[in-house]
Amino acid sequence: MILTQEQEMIRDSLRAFAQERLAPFAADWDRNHTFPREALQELAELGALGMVVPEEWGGAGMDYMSLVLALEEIAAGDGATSTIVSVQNSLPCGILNRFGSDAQKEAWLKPLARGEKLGCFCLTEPHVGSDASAIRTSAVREGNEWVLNGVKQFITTGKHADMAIVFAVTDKAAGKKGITCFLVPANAPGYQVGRIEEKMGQKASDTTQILFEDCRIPADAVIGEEGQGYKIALSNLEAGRIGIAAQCLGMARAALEAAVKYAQEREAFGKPIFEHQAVNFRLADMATRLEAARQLVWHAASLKDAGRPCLKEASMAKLFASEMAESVCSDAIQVHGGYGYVSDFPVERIYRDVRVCQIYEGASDIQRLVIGRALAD
Ligand SMILES: CC(C)(COP(=O)(O)OP(=O)(O)OC[C@H]1O[C@@H](n2cnc3c(N)ncnc32)[C@H](O)[C@@H]1OP(=O)(O)O)[C@@H](O)C(=O)NCCC(=O)NCCSC(=O)CCS(=O)O
Repeated sequence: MILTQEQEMIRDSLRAFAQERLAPFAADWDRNHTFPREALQELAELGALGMVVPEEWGGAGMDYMSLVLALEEIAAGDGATSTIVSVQNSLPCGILNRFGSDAQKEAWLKPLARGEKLGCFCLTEPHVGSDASAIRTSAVREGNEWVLNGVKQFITTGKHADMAIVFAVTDKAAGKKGITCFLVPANAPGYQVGRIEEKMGQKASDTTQILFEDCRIPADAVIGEEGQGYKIALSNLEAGRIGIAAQCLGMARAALEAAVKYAQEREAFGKPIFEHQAVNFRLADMATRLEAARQLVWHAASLKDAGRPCLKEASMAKLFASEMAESVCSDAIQVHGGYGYVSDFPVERIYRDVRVCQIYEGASDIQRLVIGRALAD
């Protein structure tokens, strides 16, 4: 696939930004659990927080291909920052752009797309992850308000979000068609940030519980139509999964580049280990698997840009890219030997950061389930 001149320019400017403003700080942010607020502000100025949102709603009006190129570059600089950016683009911005009313877009999409506000996506619950239609958070209509009760789990940017897209049961008897999507400002009464998770990686990006205790929001806080929530969630996760796959490319590439550099510098048996065939072949395999994943990601993004169905292709891209990224990062550690296992070199952090990509926004087995179902069509 050949990129347009504009797409190449976006990639190059994000690459320069990420290498200068993210990569040098990533280890420190990881160690200190620092939320990269300043870097996010700078990314917002580049239009990276609402990339596919039309300009009239505060976005950059770009295509999905540009979004995946940007996410690869951001992730090559810092995986945690790329998660915050991917979620903001695909989920809060994506949902409001497609399903929000003009009033909701004016009030929330514009500031989200400009990066003045941050959003989060509340679907998963403590007892419900893959089986998303089994959520228990409820929303009951009382006069001119909805009253929400429940707990949401593993919410990216939960601590810093100004608003949440929340999925709740409004009609239990209706099953999947009894779930509704709501726009909930973080300052709504009864909205509370709960436990902040201690994670293996991506420590600069916060992951929290969000608690709703008689949380009151106005009747017009429904996004789309009542009962349409499950469909809204699944259709947007499709784009989200392409974004996560793009992040995997960036993290794997950063690990591969670090491994090549190390192999060229480190000597054993009288020459750089890069010149030993065992190491060189390992690097060649890593590069090949990375490029194969990139083609899947670009293919899914190009289908999305063409307005064509891409449920299966998005799942294939996420499945393959996330599993490729873990194995490439593991191989990068192997090339570094003992130095790959300590934090003096970036591959130890990148390996921890990339592991969750096989879990969030639909675990690998869910992607297999989606792909497997499509084989019957
Ligand atoms: C496991 C599942 C795939 C099961 O799905 P279902 O069988 O329950 O869903 P369906 O009956 O097939 O679909 C329901 C409804 O939605 C429509 N639909 C589905 N997909 C799409 C789509 N891509 N585009 C448009 N419409 C779609 C479908 O046609 C049906 O409509 P009708 O009823 O026919 O009108 C599913 O539950 C699943 O994907 N589970 C995984 C959930 C998941 O990914 N969770 C992660 C949440 S996000 C997160 O972890 C982190 C967020 S952040 O980082 O903070």
